[in-house]
Amino acid sequence: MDITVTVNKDWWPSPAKLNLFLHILGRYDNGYHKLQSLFQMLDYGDKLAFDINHTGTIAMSTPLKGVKDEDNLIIRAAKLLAAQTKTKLGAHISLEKCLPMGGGIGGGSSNAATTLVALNALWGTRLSVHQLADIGLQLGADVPIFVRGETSFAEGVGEQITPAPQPEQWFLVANPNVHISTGEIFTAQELTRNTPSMDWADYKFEETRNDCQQLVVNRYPEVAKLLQWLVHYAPSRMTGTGACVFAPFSDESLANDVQGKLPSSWQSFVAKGVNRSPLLEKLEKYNSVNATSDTN
Ligand SMILES: C[C@@](CO)(OP(=O)(O)O)[C@H](O)COP(=O)(O)OP(=O)(O)OC[C@H]1O[C@@H](n2ccc(N)nc2=O)[C@H](O)[C@@H]1O
Ligand SMILES: Nc1ncnc2c1ncn2[C@@H]1O[C@H](COP(=O)(O)OP(=O)(O)O)[C@@H](O)[C@H]1O
Repeated sequence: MDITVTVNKDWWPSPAKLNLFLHILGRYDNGYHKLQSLFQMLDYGDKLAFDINHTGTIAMSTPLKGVKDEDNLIIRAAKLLAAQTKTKLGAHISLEKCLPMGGGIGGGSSNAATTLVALNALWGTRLSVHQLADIGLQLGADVPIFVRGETSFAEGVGEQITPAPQPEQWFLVANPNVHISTGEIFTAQELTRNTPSMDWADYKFEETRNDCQQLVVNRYPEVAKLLQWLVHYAPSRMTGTGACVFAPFSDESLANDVQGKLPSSWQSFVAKGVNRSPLLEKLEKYNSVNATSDTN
């Protein structure tokens, strides 16, 4: 019999990211690409809650449409953490999904990272951030950056991370309603793979680009249309390997104004760029409450 012993309806944030730029420098022997990118954390995303049990069962309480539980990065992350730590505890996991899937805003990777960080705290398995990031890398190139939770420059396949605090900005993020697989873009023959390595100190948004954008624009007319619309209002760019596009604004109300004009066929959100992800804030709060109750 599966008895849930701890009911924890606390929501743990699972934020989105934007790649403010994405340069492809080359390709490794294993087929993965050598990148340079700036990962901007947002204050907007999905939410996860964990009901801990003593039977070791790991399952979704809210299955994700179109993704089998065994393929869900949340379940895969929880199982890897359980195997590595040999914990006898399990979890029933609820997901409130609002990030579009396959949008280049990292929803799946972020869900995996939130699962690793939250369960490490709730199970009391005490792995270091470094160990959690290593587990995360087995699930996807972007998971370590979400585990660390800081706006950062990334290189290698995305696992070499240097925190890079950015001035406060607001972003309008719009979804052209197409799903683009990362694998499709990285296997395309015509993808540019020869951008020279850049010194982080020289970073300027307008001197960078997304090397996947031209290819995606050629293959997906909806992305081209959305970019053409948005660029009238602000410098606009695609994130990751697509499909979402974004425009930065110095002020929330400016972003809201442009969002108000966006044709309703395109879904969108306005989010604040943050240097520390809401997941880190939540973990800090959880740890401080627990440290207090430990001493009581
Ligand atoms: C390029 C980025 C930028 O954020 O694109 P988005 O996925 O966000 O759009 C990511 O690093 C993607 O990371 P992630 O989505 O976790 O990729 P993975 O699951 O590790 O890999 C998916 C597929 O993309 C290719 N891949 C991924 C990362 C990389 N540096 N080089 C690659 O060639 C591989 O062929 C792999 O089979
Ligand atoms: N928890 C999850 N959330 C979103 N996608 C997931 C999840 N688990 C597995 N996936 C799979 O990962 C794919 C990429 O999802 P996502 O991370 O949202 O896109 P991207 O990497 O483009 O930002 C999805 O199409 C889906 O098949």
